[in-house]
Amino acid sequence: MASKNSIIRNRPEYIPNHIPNPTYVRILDTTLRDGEQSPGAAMTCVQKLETARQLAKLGVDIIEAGFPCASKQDFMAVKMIAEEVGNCVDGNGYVPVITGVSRCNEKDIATAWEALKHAKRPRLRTFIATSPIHMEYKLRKSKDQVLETARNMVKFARSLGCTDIQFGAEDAARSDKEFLYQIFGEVIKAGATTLTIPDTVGIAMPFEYGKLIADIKANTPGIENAIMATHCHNDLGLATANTIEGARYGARQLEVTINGIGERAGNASFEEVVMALTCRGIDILGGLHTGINTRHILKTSKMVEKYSGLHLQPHKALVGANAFLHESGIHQDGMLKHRGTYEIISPEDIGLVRSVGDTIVLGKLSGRQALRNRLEELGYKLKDTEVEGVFWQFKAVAEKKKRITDTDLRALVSNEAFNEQPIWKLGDLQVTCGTVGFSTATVKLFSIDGSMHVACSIGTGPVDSAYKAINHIVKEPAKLVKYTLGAITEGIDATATTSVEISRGDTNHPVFSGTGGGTDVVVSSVDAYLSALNNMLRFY
Ligand SMILES: CC(=O)SCCNC(=O)CCNC(=O)[C@H](O)C(C)(C)COP(=O)(O)OP(=O)(O)OC[C@H]1O[C@@H](n2cnc3c(N)ncnc32)[C@H](O)[C@@H]1OP(=O)(O)O
Ligand SMILES: CC(C)C(=O)C(=O)O
Ligand SMILES: [Mg+2]
Repeated sequence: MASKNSIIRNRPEYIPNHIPNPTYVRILDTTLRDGEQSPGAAMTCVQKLETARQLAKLGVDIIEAGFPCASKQDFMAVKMIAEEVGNCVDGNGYVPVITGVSRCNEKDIATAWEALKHAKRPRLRTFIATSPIHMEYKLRKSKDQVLETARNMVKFARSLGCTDIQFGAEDAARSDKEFLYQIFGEVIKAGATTLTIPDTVGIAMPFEYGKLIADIKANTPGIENAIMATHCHNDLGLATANTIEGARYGARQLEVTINGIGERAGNASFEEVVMALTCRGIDILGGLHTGINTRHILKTSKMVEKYSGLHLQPHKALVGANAFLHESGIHQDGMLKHRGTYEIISPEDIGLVRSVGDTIVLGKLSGRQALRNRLEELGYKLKDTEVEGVFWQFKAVAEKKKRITDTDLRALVSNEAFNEQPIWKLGDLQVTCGTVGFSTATVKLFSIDGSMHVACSIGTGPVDSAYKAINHIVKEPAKLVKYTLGAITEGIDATATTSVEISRGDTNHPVFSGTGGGTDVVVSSVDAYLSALNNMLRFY
C-alpha cells in the first residue's frame, strides 16, 4: 500500500512554457551532464543509457543527457538517449523531455540539435554567463555583447525548428538583477520557454535565492510566458534549501542530480529535493508536488553510485547506508513501539524494503529493548534476569567493538552470559611461522576435569596450524564455516577481534559461534575457536 509520502498524482499535459497545474513542479535531472562534471565521474555511453532508462522509470520530466559538443562520445550518448528513452511513451502518455546543454554559439547549438531532434520532446538548452566577473574575465564580453549573443542564439535555436528552448544566465546569483530582467525579457521575446536562474558557485543564502526568484518573477517582461528553473550548487551546503526556497517563490522546474553529484561540491540532490516536496509539499509548501515515482529512488541512487564511482557517505540523507538505521537505545525503544517516533519517511517510500528489526543496529549506546528484540529474532527467549546478565556483558563488548553482530550475540548468550565453565580452556600456545618452512603450532589445553593435554600440528599458517592442534586434542569433527578478523582500535597495537562459526558437518547441522579479542591475532583466533567449540560440545 502506498503511504502518504509516495502517492503519485496526475502529471499535467506537457506544454513547454506553461504548466496547467500551478502546484506541479517539473524535475530536470542533470546527473548525466552536471553530475558527470564531478571530477572522476565520467560514465560510458552504455552506462548513461541505462541511467537514462532508470530516470524515466522514476518519472523525471526532463533528462539532461549531456553536453553534445564536448566529444563524439557525448554526442553519441545524447543521441542514443534521445532516440531510445526519448521515444518510450508509457500507458499514461508520459515520455521524458530530452535536453543537452550548449554554449551560446551556433556550432554548439546545431550539434546539440542533431543529437536531440530524434526525441519525441526535444529541448535545446543554451546558456551564457551574466555576472560582471564572468563577463569581464572569462567571456571578455560587454553586457551588450552578452545580451546580443543570447538573443541571437535563442533565435538561432528556434530557426532549427525547436519550439522548446531553455536559456540559462550562468552565475545569476552574482549578476546584476536589472540585467537579468533585461536579458530574460529579451530571450522570452526571441522564443525561450524556460529560464534557468543558476547559483553556479553555490554562494546564495536561501532567503537571497528566494528573493532573486521572486524579483525575476515580478520584474521580467513576459515572464508569465515562461517557466522559471532553479539550478543550485552546494558549495555552502545550501543547494537543497535554496532549491526549495526557489520553488516557494515561483520556480516550477527544479534542476537536480542523483546523490547530489556535480561540479565541485555538487548540485541539489534529487532525492532530497523530491522527498522534501513529497513529505512537506502538502503540509507547508502550498501543495507543491512532483510526478516522481519515489520508490525507484534507492535503485537509481545505487546505479549512479556504481557508474560514477562516487561513493556515498553513510549519513547521506535518504540514500546513505545509515539513513534508516537506529543505534541508540532510546530511539530503538521508540522505533520498536511506533516507527513514527523517529522515522519521518517510510524506507519503502524510496524503495527500501525492511522490517523494523532490520533498521536497528546494536552498539554501545543500545538498550535492553533492542537487545531483547534481536535475541528473540535469533530464537532466544530469555527471562528478564537472563537479559540483565547478557546486557552488561553486551555493553562491555560493545565498548570495544563498533558493531555487535549476530555472531557476537550468539557467543554472548551461549557463553559469557551464563558463565558456564568452559569444557576446554587454553593453557599455552606457541607458534612459529614465516617464509622458511611450515607454520607449526603447539597447544596446551585444560579439560573441564582439570587434565592437561598438549598437541602440535603444522598448517598453512599460524591460525590453521593452531586449529589443527586443537582438533587433535578435542577429537570432535568441527567444520570452520566462517572466520572474520577485524581491528577494534586503530594503530599498530590495535586490538583484534575474531569471530568464528563452526558446525559439525554439512549445512543441515546447526552453526555455533565464538569470539575472541586481544592484541595478538593468533591468540584471539584460538580463543574464538575454543569458545565456538565449547558451545558446540555443550549442545551435543
Ligand atoms: C556552469 C557550467 O557547468 S558550464 C558547463 C561546463 N561543462 C563543460 O565545460 C564540459 C564540456 N566542455 C568541453 O568539453 C570543452 O570545454 C568544450 C568542447 C565545450 C570547449 O572546449 P574549447 O573550445 O577547447 O574551449 P575551452 O573549454 O578551453 O574554453 C571555453 C571557451 O568557451 C567560452 N565560453 C564559455 N561559456 C560560454 C558560453 N556560455 N557561450 C559562449 N562561449 C562560452 C569561453 O569564453 C572560452 O572561449 P575562448 O576559448 O575564446 O576563451
Ligand atoms: C550550465 C549551467 C546551467 C550550469 O550548470 C550552472 O550554471 O551551474
Ligand atoms: Mg551547474
